[in-house]
Amino acid sequence: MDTPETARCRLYLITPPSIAHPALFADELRGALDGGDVAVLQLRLKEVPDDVVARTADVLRPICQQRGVAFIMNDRPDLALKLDCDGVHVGQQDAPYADARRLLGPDRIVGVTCKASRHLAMEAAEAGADYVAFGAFFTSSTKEATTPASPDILAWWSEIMTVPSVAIGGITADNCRPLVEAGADFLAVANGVWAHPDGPTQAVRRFNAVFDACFQ
Ligand SMILES: Cc1ncc(COP(=O)(O)OP(=O)(O)O)c(N)n1
Ligand SMILES: Cc1nc(C(=O)O)sc1CCOP(=O)(O)O
Ligand SMILES: [Mg+2]
Repeated sequence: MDTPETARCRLYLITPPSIAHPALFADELRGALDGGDVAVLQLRLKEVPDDVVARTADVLRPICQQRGVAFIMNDRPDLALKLDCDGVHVGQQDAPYADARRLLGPDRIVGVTCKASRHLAMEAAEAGADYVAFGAFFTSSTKEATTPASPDILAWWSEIMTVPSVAIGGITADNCRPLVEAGADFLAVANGVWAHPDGPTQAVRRFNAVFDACFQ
């Protein structure tokens, strides 16, 4: 997840909160990846038994890995290891960063939620996190309880740090430009891709058109 200072912003997809039929969602995912550059897919299934997460991961992980898209588990470093994911995302209520790193070793990705906190982000980066996630930048229909964040934190971070930033929360192809211009390295998006009125392929295409416009 290393990104030079002037790197083009990239998409970090988050799965919908529930996936009833992994094989059907796999088609949606293939469609999204057909739309253009995607760096990451995070499997985020809350309140779901481990065996369901495992079955879903076993369908989605190969699709991602065959296309060079990192497959990241949400919340659970133990499952990330067991299911051979490329990494894990941990929040402030999840396993501490140090525990996740100890379990996953130096080569897998560990990302950390920092909400709108410069302090949490500095702590995570100094501890060795592969990226820090800031948000929520907009109202999210995926997650109710969020902390409002302003693009200023992305600009501040990109000025002083090289650890990549991920912006999250209610992001769409229509509202994302200020985050890209502020220096976000990745945009994490769920609803803005899976529920796009023209479908996931078009959504990914439109995000990438904004990234191209900002980085030429
Ligand atoms: C890339 C990214 N950023 C932030 C989050 C939120 O993590 P967390 O605060 O642990 O909330 P839940 O996702 O567990 O509801 C994330 N998942 N991914
Ligand atoms: C998982 C998550 N975490 C957030 C935070 O602010 O930490 S917002 C969020 C939901 C992201 O989905 P959508 O793109 O549909 O808003
Ligand atoms: Mg979490």
